[in-house]
Amino acid sequence: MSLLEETIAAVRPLDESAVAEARDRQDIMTKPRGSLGALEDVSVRLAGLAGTCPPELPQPAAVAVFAADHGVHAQGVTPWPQEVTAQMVANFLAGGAVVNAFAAQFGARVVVVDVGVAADLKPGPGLLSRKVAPGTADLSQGPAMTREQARQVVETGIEVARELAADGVRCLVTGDMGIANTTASAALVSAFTGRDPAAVTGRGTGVDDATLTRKVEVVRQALALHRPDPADPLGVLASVGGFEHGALAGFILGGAALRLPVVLDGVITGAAALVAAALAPAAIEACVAGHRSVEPGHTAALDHLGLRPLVDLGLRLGEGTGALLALPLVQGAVRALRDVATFDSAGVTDKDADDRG
Ligand SMILES: O=C(O)c1ccc[n+]([C@@H]2O[C@H](COP(=O)([O-])O)[C@@H](O)[C@H]2O)c1
Ligand SMILES: Cc1cc2nc[nH]c2cc1C
Repeated sequence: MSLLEETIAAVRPLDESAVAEARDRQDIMTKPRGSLGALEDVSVRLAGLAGTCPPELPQPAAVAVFAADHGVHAQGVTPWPQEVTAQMVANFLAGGAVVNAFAAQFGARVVVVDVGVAADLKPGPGLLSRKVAPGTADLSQGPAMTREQARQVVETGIEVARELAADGVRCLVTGDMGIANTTASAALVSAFTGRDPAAVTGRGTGVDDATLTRKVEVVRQALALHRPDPADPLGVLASVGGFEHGALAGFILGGAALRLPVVLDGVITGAAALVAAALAPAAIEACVAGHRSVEPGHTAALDHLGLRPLVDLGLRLGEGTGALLALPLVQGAVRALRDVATFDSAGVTDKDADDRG
């Protein structure tokens, strides 16, 4: 069996008894029932994922920033030159980007993975060199990558999840860097959700009205050309995806197979999560949506996946920044489930004690 098939076979639903135990415990903790809102659901999900209540704390965490370039850049879908992808990778490695600041604040390690940056990158600490090709082909003119490359890059993402887990990481955080990747993201979201390109294509780094119009047309043209079949997830990825999307899909599958929580970032990860869900639907049960990005395609992807974002601050940066902001929320949710006293143990009167029997 290939690494991909083996990983898909290892992805299983949440453990129902640990889920029930966590829900029951939330109801006897010294707080009004339901008062931790979405954080109760996060703690229950992580208990079900671990198969035990309480689950281990999701730490240490590592953010994997998957970087790649995009042939569709040639269509004028972004005002930023392609070399910014490689320049920002250098910035991540030097510790100078927002992802580095947030990772330092929240105690996460940063790993940068080159899965398809157009320029040659100097190997160095913190960089995993896993280039599949120097950028995808232009998805509006033909397939972005071959089916073999799609499989290879998904398996690369699985391997990165495995390597981090073997290194003691207990919470995976997704990140991306790739000029023009919001165009490929919109195409993936449209292909998997069936929504119109105009409804899921956004301004990315902040494009003007004329560029947004062109971007929507490029996505529409690509979907008309490829007619991607959502029942063939590797085919969809190969026709309109990016290498970072494929690696992120694999990273999610790899985390789910290892039963490690995966905190998701913005629209690029959201589009990748649609690929992962199409390959193994239960993989989404290992995921927590860290935030909601401004990109309309992100909300479409989250709705399709049934995920509720924890943070909604109007971010549209990528790099893993939105997911990192949610990391202390995820960790706090589990710590509360683990450490908070019960009405009985703390001698606090529970107004509903009689109802529970
Ligand atoms: O995370 C998001 O939702 C997000 C939204 C808009 C832009 N980005 C980042 O901006 C870059 C892509 O933007 P663009 O306009 O070149 O397609 C890429 O490096 C992404 O990480 C990221
Ligand atoms: C400067 C810059 C930083 C980024 N980080 C993620 N995407 C980005 C895009 C640009 C343009």
